[in-house]
Amino acid sequence: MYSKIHLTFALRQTLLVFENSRDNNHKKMPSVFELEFTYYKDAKEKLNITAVDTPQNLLDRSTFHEEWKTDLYLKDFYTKVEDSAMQMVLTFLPVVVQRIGPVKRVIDFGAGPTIHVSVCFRNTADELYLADYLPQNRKALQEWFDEKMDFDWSVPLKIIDTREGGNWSNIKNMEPAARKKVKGIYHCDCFEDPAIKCSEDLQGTFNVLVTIFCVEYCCNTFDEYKASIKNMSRQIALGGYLVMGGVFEETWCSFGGRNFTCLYITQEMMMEAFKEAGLSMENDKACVLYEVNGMYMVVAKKIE
Ligand SMILES: C[S@@+](CC[C@H](N)C(=O)[O-])C[C@H]1O[C@@H](n2cnc3c(N)ncnc32)[C@H](O)[C@@H]1O
Repeated sequence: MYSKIHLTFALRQTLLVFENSRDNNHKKMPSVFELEFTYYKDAKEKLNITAVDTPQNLLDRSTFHEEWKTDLYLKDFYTKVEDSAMQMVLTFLPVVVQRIGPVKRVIDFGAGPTIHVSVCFRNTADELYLADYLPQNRKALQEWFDEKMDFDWSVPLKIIDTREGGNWSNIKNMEPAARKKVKGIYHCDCFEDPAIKCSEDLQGTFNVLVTIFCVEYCCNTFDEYKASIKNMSRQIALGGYLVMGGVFEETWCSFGGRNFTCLYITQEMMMEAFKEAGLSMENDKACVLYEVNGMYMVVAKKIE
C-alpha cells in the first residue's frame, strides 16, 4: 500500500512472535520479524529498486466517493496479501486481541469492505460492529453479512489462524463465527461528533475501537487528525481501548490503481493527539506500540 515500503516481494510469513512492546523496556534486539523486513529491504536496494517518488496528481479525500473501488481494493490487498502493511496488520492484530482479552463491544471504524478485524475478535468479543464512510464499502460489508459477498477471504484467514496457533482445519468456521456476533453496520465519519451513526444507547460504549489505515488518509492537517482521534475516542467507553494501525511519516499511498494523499504523522504527533483525546499508553498491560519500518499498530487506553 505504501510508497515507503513499496516492495514487490512477498514478505514470507514468518509467523514468529514479535514482541517489541513498551512494557519490555524497549528492548532493542531485532526480532526475526524485523530481520525479515531488513532482509527484503536490503534485497530491494541490491536490486536497485529505489523508492518510488511522490507521484503527481494525488487524489485527496474529496474524490473518495467516486474513486474508491471496493473490488479493486480487496483484490489488491486481500487476495494474496503480498503487501507488507497488510501482512503487518494480520501478524500483529491477533496478538493485540490476546493482550486485550475478553471484551464486550468492538467496532471496526473505517473497516472498508474488510472483515479481518471482526474475525480476529470473533472468540473474545460479545458484540462486533462494522462502520465505514463510503456507501460502496458498507454495501460490501452488508453483502458479507448476508453471505452474498463474492470474495475469497481464505488467504487472510489462514494467516490469522496460523497466528492463533491453528492448523487451518477450522478456516471455514472463522467467518460464520465472526458473522454471528456482528450486531450492526454503520456509517462513520471521523470528522463528525458523534463519529458513528448508531443508536444513542451505543454511543460512547465501545470497549474497543479498531481503526486501520484510516485516519491518515482522511485528514489533510494535524488539527484535523487530532480532531478525528478525539471524535473516535469519544466513542470508546472509559477503560476501553483504541487499536490503531497506520504508517508514520508517509505522504501518499496507492490502492486500486490510484494514488491518494496521506497525512505526514510522526510518532510524537500521534502521542500528542492521544493525550488530547484522553488516551494513554501508561500502566496497562494491553497497551503496546509495534513498529516495523514506519508501519505501526498501537493500543492506547481511554482514561478520561
Ligand atoms: C485504506 S482504507 C482501510 C480499510 C480497512 N480498515 C483496511 O485496513 O483494509 C481507508 C478507509 O477509510 C474510510 N474513510 C474515508 N473517509 C473517512 C472518514 N471521514 N471517516 C472515517 N472513515 C473514512 C474509507 O471509506 C476506507 O474504507
